[in-house]
Amino acid sequence: MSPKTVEKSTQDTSPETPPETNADIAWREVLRLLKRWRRQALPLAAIGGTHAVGAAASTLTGPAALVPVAAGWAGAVGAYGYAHQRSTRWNRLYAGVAAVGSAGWQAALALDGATGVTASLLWACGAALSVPWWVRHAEPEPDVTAELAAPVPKRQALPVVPESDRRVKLWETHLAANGKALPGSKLHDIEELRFGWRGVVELSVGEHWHSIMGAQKAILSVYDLPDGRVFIEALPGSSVRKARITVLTSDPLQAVNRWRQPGLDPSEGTFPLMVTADGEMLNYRFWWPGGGAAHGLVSGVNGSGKTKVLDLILAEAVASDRIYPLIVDGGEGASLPHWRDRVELFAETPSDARKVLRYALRLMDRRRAAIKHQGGGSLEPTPDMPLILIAIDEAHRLLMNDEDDGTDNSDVRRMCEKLTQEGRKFGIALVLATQVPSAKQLGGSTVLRDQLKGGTVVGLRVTERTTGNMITSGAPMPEALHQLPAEFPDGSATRGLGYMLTSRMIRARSLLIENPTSVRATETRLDSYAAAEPAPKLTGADEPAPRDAVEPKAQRDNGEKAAELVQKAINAGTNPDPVSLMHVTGLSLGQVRRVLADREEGGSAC
Ligand SMILES: Nc1ncnc2c1ncn2[C@@H]1O[C@H](COP(=O)(O)OP(=O)(O)OP(=O)(O)O)[C@@H](O)[C@H]1O
Repeated sequence: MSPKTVEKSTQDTSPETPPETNADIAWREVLRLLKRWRRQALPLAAIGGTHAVGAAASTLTGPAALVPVAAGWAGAVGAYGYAHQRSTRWNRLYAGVAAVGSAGWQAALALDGATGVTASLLWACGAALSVPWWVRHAEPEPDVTAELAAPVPKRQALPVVPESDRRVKLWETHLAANGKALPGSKLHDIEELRFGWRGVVELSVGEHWHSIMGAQKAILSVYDLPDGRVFIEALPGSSVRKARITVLTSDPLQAVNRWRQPGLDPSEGTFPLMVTADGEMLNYRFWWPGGGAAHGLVSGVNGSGKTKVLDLILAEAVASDRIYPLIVDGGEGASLPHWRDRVELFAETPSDARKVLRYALRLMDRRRAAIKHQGGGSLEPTPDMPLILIAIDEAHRLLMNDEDDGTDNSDVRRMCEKLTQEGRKFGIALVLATQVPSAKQLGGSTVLRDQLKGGTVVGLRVTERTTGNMITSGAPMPEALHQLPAEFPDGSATRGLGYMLTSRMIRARSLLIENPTSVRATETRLDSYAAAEPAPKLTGADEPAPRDAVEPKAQRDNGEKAAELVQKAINAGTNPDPVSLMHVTGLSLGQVRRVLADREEGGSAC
C-alpha cells in the first residue's frame, strides 16, 4: 500500500469520521481508476461508439441505414482533423488508422449485423489496436515512484526504542538538566536508522525549536560525534516546541548514489534529485499540478556538482514526453557539450543565447492564445502541451556586464526576468546554475533572484558565509552551506553535497548521472500554438547582438549621450584613451570603452 493510501485510511478510521463501508471503498476505487485511465481508455470508448453506430445502421434498411454511417464517418473524420491539428506525429498516425478502422467497422456492421462473427472479429482487432495507445499513455501510479524512492515503510516498521534507552539517559543528564543547554527538554519516539537514529525533542513551555539548533555543538559532544552529524528540523504541523532530531553515527552520503532511470511523476511534476542523510529522497519540481511551471536555481562553488545537477534535470526532461528543453551553455559549449545534438536548440555563444531567449519570449506570446482558449488559469504540461524548460549553465557569464570589455548584458537579464515573472502560467520554466546567486552575478537583478528562489533551490557547498546566506536567505538551517566539508572522512570529495530548500532541512547529496548521453530521449513536439513560431537558426558564431532588438530606447538614448560626451572631450583635446576620457566625461570605464568600440566599428565599417 502506498504512503498516501496509508495516510488516508488512518484519517478515515479516526473517531470523528464514520467508518467507510466496503461499497464506499469499492466505489471510490472505481472512480479513481476511471479518472486515472480516462486517457488510456480513449480507444475503447471510441470502439464502443463505433459499434453503437454500426449496430444502429444494421437495424435500418435501405438508404436510412446510410444516415448513422454517414454521421459516424463524419465524426471519425472530425476526430482525425482535430488530432492532425493539435497532436504529435504518433497520435496523428494513430488517429488516422483509428478513423479508417472505425469507418470500415461501421460499414461492415451495417451490412452484416451487430452480433455476428464479423462483429466479434472487429472487437478483437479493435482491442489489439487499443493496446499500443494504452501502453504509450500509461502513467506510473503516482505513489509508486515515491514509494520506491523513499524507504519510508521500512523505517516505519522499525521498533521504537524504550524511554530507558541510553540515548535518552544521556540527553536527560547532559542536555535537559538544569544549567545545561536545553533545560527541561525531553527526547522521545526514538527510531533506529541504518546510519544512526532519530527522535523528537520537546522543549519546555516558552521555548522555540530554533533554540535546539543553538545546542547542536553540545549535542554532538554528548553523543561523541564529529561535526555535521546532527540535524534539527521542524515537525510540520506540530507545536513550535517540538522538533525532529536526526543523529548520524556514520555518514551515508559518503557513498555515491547513482541515478538509474527516469523518475518523473507526471501527476506531481517532480522527480527524485537528492538523497538525504537519513535515506529519503528530495524531489526537484518542474511544475505544480494545476499551478503552472516552477523555476529552479542551482548554486555552489566551483566543482561542487552544479553541472551534474543540471545534467540530471535535463536527463529527466529529455526522457519525458511532457518537457521540451532548450539549452543555453554559458560556458561556451564546454559545460554541457553532450547535450548539443540531443535538443532542438543548444546555444553556446552569447549571440545564440539571446536568440534562444527571444524565441522563448515569442513562444510565451504564442501561448497566450492557448490560455485564452482554455478560459484562463495556467497551462498544464501534457504530451500535447509540453513544459518549455530553459536550462542555463554558468548563467553569471551571460547575465553580468563585463566592465573590462564593455559588454552590456542587461538585455539578457531583462529577458530572463520576463520569462521568470510571466512564464509560469504559460508553461515556461527557467533553471539557472551559477556559482554565487548575488544580485551582481545575476546582472544586478534582485527580481530574477526572487523569482528563481520561488522554485526549487539547490544549494551545494560554498566557501563564503555571505554566498551561502544569499542561497538560503535566512531559512532555519542546521548548518550553513559554507560549513559543509570539502572532503568526507575517507578523503573523497563531497561533490553534490548540499541542501535542497524544501520542507526538509537536512544534508543531502545529488544523485550522480555518469553518462547523460545514455538516456533514451522521448520525442516531444511543441503544441500547435508554439509550433507556429519559427525556431531561430543557431550559427554557433558570436555575432554582435542587433541593437534595435535588444536595446530599449532609454538605453539607446544613454548610449547616444555618452557618445556625445566622449566626442566633446576628444574635440576639446582630451587624450583619447579610456581612462583620460573617463575622468573628463564622468562616465564609467565600461561606458567609455563601449563608445570607443562603437566608434572603431563605425570607422572600420566606413
Ligand atoms: N552527486 C555527485 N556524486 C559524486 N560525484 C559528483 C556528484 N556531482 C558531481 N560529481 C563529480 O564532481 C565533478 C564536478 O562536477 P560539476 O562539473 O557538476 O561541478 P560544477 O559545480 O558544475 O563545476 P564548475 O563550476 O567548475 O562548472 C564531476 O566530474 C562529477 O564526477
